[in-house]
Amino acid sequence: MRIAIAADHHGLALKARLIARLTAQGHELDDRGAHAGGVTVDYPPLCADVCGRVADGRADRAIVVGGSGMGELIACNKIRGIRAGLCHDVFTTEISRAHNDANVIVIGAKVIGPETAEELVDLWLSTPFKGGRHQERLDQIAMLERGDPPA
Ligand SMILES: O=P(O)(O)OC[C@H]1O[C@@H](O)[C@H](O)[C@@H]1O
Repeated sequence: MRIAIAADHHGLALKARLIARLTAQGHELDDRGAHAGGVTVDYPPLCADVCGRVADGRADRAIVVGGSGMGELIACNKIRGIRAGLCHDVFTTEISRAHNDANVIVIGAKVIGPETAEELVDLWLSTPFKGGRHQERLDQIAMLERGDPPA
């Protein structure tokens, strides 16, 4: 897969680790920053960058690493066409793909350790969307995005 990846100052080490692992697995990683350690960076532009790449087809999926991941989750889900999941355990990671067809995974590097993050990213990348009734709900979410709320 073509995967865009970004992290703020809390996620640089985990980002580097995920890039090495996923590249070794054969994925094509596009590191969108941040690139410099030791400075505080704002996460909304990083989220806009990687999510924009997913939304316009330059990337298949995106990974965003923050501290809690909460701000990143909010920012990513402001972008049309993005379904970002905050994934810190097996259950929510599987559901984010199977039910929500999440195209962005957000991870808080201060919430889970690197080994758990690696396992969850592997799970997230390999879990298919179930479709069916879940697709109908995604269609309704798309209506919300268009300012046309479902009845
Ligand atoms: O390090 P500071 O600037 O305090 O907080 C940034 C973090 O706040 C959270 O929403 C995000 O996960 C981000 O990583």
